[in-house]
Amino acid sequence: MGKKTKVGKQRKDKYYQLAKETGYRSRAAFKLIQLNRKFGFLQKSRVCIDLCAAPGGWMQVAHQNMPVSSIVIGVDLFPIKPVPGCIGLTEDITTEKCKAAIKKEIKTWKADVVLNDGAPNVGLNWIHDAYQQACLTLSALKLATNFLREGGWFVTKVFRSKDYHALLWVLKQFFKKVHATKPQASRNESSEIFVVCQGYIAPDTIDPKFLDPKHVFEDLDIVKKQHINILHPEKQKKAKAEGYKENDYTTHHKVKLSEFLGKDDPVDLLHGCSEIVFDDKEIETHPKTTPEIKECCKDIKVLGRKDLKSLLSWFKQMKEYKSSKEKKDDEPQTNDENEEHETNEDADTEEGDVDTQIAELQDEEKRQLKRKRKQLNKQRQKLAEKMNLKMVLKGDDGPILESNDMFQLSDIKNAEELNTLIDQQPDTVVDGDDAFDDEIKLKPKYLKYDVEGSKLDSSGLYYKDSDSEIEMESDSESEQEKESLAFSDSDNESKKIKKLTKLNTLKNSQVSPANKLNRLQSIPKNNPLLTDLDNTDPVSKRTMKAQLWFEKDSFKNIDEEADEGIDLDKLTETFKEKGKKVIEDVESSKQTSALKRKLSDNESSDDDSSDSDYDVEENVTPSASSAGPKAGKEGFEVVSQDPELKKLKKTLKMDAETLALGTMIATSKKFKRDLIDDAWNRYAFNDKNLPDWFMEDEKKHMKKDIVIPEKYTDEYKNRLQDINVRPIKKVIEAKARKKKRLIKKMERAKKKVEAVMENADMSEREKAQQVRQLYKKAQSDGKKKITYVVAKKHTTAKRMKRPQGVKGQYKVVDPRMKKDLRAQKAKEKTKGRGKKQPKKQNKPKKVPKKKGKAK
Ligand SMILES: C[S@@+](CC[C@H](N)C(=O)[O-])C[C@H]1O[C@@H](n2cnc3c(N)ncnc32)[C@H](O)[C@@H]1O
Repeated sequence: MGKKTKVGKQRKDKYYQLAKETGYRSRAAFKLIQLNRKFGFLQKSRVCIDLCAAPGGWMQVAHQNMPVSSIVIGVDLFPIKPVPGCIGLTEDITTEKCKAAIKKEIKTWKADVVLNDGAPNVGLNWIHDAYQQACLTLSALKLATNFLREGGWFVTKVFRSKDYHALLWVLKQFFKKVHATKPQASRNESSEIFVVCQGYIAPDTIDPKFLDPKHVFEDLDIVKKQHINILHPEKQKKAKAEGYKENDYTTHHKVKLSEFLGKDDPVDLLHGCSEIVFDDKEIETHPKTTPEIKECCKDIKVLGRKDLKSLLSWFKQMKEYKSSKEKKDDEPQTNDENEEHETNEDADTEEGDVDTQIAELQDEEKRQLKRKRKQLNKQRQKLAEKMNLKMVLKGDDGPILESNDMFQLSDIKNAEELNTLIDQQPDTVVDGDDAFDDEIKLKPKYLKYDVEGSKLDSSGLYYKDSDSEIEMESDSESEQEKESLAFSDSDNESKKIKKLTKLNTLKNSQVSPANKLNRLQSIPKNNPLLTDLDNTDPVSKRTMKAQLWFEKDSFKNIDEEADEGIDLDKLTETFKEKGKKVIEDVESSKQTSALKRKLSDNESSDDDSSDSDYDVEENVTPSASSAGPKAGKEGFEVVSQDPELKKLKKTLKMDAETLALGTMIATSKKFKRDLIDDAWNRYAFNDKNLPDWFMEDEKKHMKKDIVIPEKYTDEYKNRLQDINVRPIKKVIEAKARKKKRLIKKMERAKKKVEAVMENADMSEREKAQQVRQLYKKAQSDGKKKITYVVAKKHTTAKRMKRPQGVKGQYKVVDPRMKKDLRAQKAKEKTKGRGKKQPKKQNKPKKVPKKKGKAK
């Protein structure tokens, strides 16, 4: 079973993901980005040859970093998908044909930089593959020597194999400076490194042996080669035969760590060694021996200045550590001490165990604390988010669950319990002499609600409008009265009881009505606190209600209008009783036009439609007594509910005019009076058997149009507009959700941006580009915009090229769809036309003669 390779999203590699996000064709692009950031060879280059370039990641980077209108030529065995502004060639870089192809493109120009990221198809065995790669690099170098200008750059990938040093040596012959480096984007486990060669020497003649793999990689030839003068091969001096050290026939030298640490001056040793092998477990597991140090020890030859520095500082630290340890060990121990040491050893181990346990517990505690803090932070963050979205308002804690020790009316069974409760000292004591302060002092500690919003009545009690309702709901009024009488001996005491009762009802007023009723029903009936504060009997209560009704402003001057004449007097009389209905009808139900229509209909018709709007006025006239309402027992009239009116009320909406009319009726007595006057005419007495033509004519002209000033209607129009413009709750919620999603997306993008900003291997330009792309992605709604293009005649969708001016994703659609749609629209336009015209007789269709015989 082979090793499973990770595909697509499974690959968690950060550069792979980053390449996907930023649109680079390969993660290798970041290697070139990092190399260029370090050496800056692309910025001033005008011509670049990218060898082994597919799929084109390096070409993209080169094009982005080189000046505008620079030339980038990419060559690969496989075709490269066109990179905008670059030239792609499909050639084998080891062949002469490839050289000719490049020459054709580059013409007389010289390249400023030659790149090579070549990796041959590998798989036989590592030694073979490494050799192939070294040969490919040499081929790349050969091409570079053909096209590079003097002082140009050659950047190549090299595998660290036995041929590495030979290759490096050759490169050093052609370039002033040769840097071997491993960019961060290159995986640690890969043996590839990148060699950046700076300042091409451009020799006039080159010994072909330098570029011949057979010669370059020939075993044991390195020493010989060191004496070849590539610039002037003819002046070559004969090498002084030094030979190899005894039993040392390789260039790869391993040194043990203990040997390395034993040296006083490690530089000399580092000079000659290729690898430091760890033979000391203690040092290997030491916290200062980081994975980077271990990695550096593996290949000393490729280390840069920085790496060497860190290796040397580590060397110092380890040396100190070793010497201090040795000192400790060397300290003489007396025999007694040794014995004591042995006896105490057990105790020490026990103590050690306890210590470790304590340490563990402490660790656990710390972890828990950290977790809690994290949770708290999360909650805070969520709350802040909600507050940002205005889902939660500052200072509004939402509904508070009251504790069970809340004051419960049902808990008090008798007077004694009540007394003990009253004797309890309140928690809150507010200084002050006025009545309000006294009330606060009396407030028991478990009453958590605010007294704001409740009013103080004459007896110094808090009350809310809903209080009376609650009391009315109690069906044991008489019993409660009795109970309250029992407590009326002492004035003070009864006051206190009243206060408590009121406070309790205040509390109950915050509970839902259903709960209120349930609670009241569950309270024992002999509870001394359940008293009806309103002692009046139900009948007088109702008459009082009626009186209150007629104390409204709209009825105030009705009595004063004595000079209105007999009819009006009667009218006002009846108004007193029926006023409520008139006002309700006028204020609440109709649009003005509907009202007018209704009024005129009723005036002119002979019907006894006693339920119409005008009916109310009709009923008050003496002649209409038969249709009038019946007087109830208590002097109240029973007015029949008009089903038509009900329907009208339901269907009619309060428009601006109706509301304005209502306002005018309520605010201007004169207007109200005029309105009634205008509706009152000689035909209001239900004259019967009038001719139809007369009725028709009267309908049009007998009523005066009501003129409503625009300032009233405008005001209501604006108000209604405001209401209509306001979005519904669902829309607000959806918007809030969208906003929340966007904020989350932006936060995620922000984190990614932070990671990009912290990346030291990227230039400012690259960072800015990536940041732009990340934010752009975060702000997009994720839906791809598709442009629909109608296919040309006789062209299939597959064959169609991208039409001009169409960007992004597009879809080619059948032209018939468009045609059909147009036809459908045209059909709808002409629908119904020519219906009235008499039908033409269809001519009989000609039946085409069939050719050939029918089957
Ligand atoms: C690691 S990829 C290069 C990736 C490239 N630098 C990028 O950023 O997209 C190595 C490429 O070397 C190419 N290659 C290998 N041998 C070659 C040869 N003899 N001539 C041309 N290209 C070759 C392979 O086809 C492969 O596409």
